[in-house]
Amino acid sequence: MSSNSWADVSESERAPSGWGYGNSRPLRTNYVPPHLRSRTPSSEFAAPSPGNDRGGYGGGYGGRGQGYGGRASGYGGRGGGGGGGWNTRSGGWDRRDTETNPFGNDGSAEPAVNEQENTVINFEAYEDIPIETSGENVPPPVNTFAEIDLGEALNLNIQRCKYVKPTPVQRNAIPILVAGRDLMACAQTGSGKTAAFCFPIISGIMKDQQAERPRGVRAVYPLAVILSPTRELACQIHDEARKFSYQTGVKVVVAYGGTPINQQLRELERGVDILVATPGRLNDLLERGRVSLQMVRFLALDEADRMLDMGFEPQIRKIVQQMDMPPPGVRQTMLFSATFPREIQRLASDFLSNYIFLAVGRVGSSTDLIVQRVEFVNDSDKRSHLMDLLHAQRENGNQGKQALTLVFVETKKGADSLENWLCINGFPATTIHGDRSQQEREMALRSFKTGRTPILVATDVAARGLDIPHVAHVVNFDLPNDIDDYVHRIGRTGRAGNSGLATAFFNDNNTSMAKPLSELMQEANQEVPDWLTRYASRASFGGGKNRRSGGRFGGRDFRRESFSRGGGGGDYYGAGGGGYGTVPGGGYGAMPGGYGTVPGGGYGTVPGGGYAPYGRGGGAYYGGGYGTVPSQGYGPGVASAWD
Ligand SMILES: Nc1ncnc2c1ncn2[C@@H]1O[C@H](COP(=O)(O)OP(=O)(O)OP(=O)(O)O)[C@@H](O)[C@H]1O
Repeated sequence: MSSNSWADVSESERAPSGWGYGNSRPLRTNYVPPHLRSRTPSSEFAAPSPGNDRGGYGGGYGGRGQGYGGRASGYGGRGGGGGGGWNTRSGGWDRRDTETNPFGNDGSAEPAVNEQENTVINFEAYEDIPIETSGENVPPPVNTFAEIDLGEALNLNIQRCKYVKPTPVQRNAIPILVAGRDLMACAQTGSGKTAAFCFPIISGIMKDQQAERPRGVRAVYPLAVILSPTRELACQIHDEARKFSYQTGVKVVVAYGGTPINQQLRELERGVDILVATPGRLNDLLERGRVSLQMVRFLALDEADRMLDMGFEPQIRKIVQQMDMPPPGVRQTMLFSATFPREIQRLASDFLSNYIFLAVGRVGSSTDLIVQRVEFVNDSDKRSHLMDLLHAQRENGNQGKQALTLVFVETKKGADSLENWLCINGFPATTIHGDRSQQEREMALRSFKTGRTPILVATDVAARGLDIPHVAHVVNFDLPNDIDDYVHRIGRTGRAGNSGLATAFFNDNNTSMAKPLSELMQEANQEVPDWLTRYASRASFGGGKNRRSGGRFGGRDFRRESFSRGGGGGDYYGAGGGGYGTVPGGGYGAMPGGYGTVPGGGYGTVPGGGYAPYGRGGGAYYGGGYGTVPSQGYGPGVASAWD
């Protein structure tokens, strides 16, 4: 089926009951709302719901059996999509009757069915984007939401969001996830990854015919867990997921640190299908026995590479591997980010089963919707230089209004001090960083979003995931030490097909960033100043953790690299190889260097083995050859290092 507009969607929805998988055996919906599941046998609620005249269809790709042991095999052993009928869930008990409208418009939330092309997103910007997938039996992409069987209630919400057609990551990821497959997906900042994992989760829960959960006295049993590295991002995902699940009967709850836990506990007690959480708070809830992961069918890690880096990995392992969550292959796991260093891919594969790797655009690349500038500015001149930029911006701005500008700095103290200085100099600014209370952080974000304080000075806490409309300019007042952080930071502008501007202040303290930065800019068709190229060529000797050599599009699935290469390499996340510069991509397969047999050689315990901040050796990215040992090898072929 192919369809181009929402009119087609409506048409297909009017079709009689055969719109599922065209199969027989209608079932009565036996959905039980989450707040009652732990108390009441589901049979009491199995009465046919008056508003739901579509029977479910048990056929298709294989429905789920009892518990999580019994899924019929479909793609790769997990039944996945298509099993159940749609639980449209009307009835006396339905929480949809009292649900607040998250769209916050006229209250009726009437979908804009006939709305033409979405005004929010410039799809042409994505037309030529290269897509790469690997893994077994990759389900084909779709061109429209109508081609995917997401269910009526969710389709209405997609219309309410004015999403006319799927973005490239959605086109590819949604069918994969609806088919029940595990996924590691890498797509550029601002390209719609949130919906790409939320839609299949919501739709999967709506289809679930097996909604009975244990009757815990204290614990609640979410069916899906979405983890996010920051509290603000957790809130944002929660807000989005609430919109997508409006009137579906699927209940989304958020839990994050820095706010009283009791309030969140009360919310959880009212029932939860999808729990969006930060790892620390979720661990707390698990330890208190207030949440059980026993019934989790879907696990999503947003900003997955961050979630699995040194800071978070132990907490994630605890949640995913040491509590009562079903193992990979039983639950469905989805990892999303704009960047996926190779050694993180390797770590991540522990959490996945027979997964598909999807790269939309080049892994870790920035979108060329963002104009990137880099200027040489000594530390002592940074403030006055920033001031010049802000003045120019104000003059060119709309009616002298300051455009929203996000300024990234290295430290919390630096953030406070710059904020103060800007305010004194007539530029209304606020700040967000880890030393501020959660209330202050949320207030700062609101004040920035509404334009009341159009300048936000931030540490990396605001670098990932935040979707703030109309950020015109991102200034890297202090450059990060990691090119991936740079990619995420500048990705706060140029979102959803819009253009944006990113300016970086570079000086002698940032020489390690010269090469990856100039490569990244080249890939994104940006003008690289000659002086930066000179810095970059000097920095070539010795490799370094931020290597981005290669220049081939597309993400590299590390599984492919492992099998297809020996020690050589040259891709960014490629199979390692010697330091670049004098020996670009030179393979040193025969040199053990301690990386051969220990995946991620020295990870964690031998920081010097790889690159210090991450302590990971082995991979090309942070791997050997760093610093003074330019062409250190990676052992007898990377294949052995990663397999
Ligand atoms: N199909 C669509 N049509 C129109 N707008 C969309 C569509 N999908 C997503 N958007 C909008 O695009 C914006 C960016 O989406 P989102 O925040 O999910 O990006 P992301 O890929 O997760 O970015 P990041 O890597 O920074 O986390 C959001 O405002 C979202 O509402």
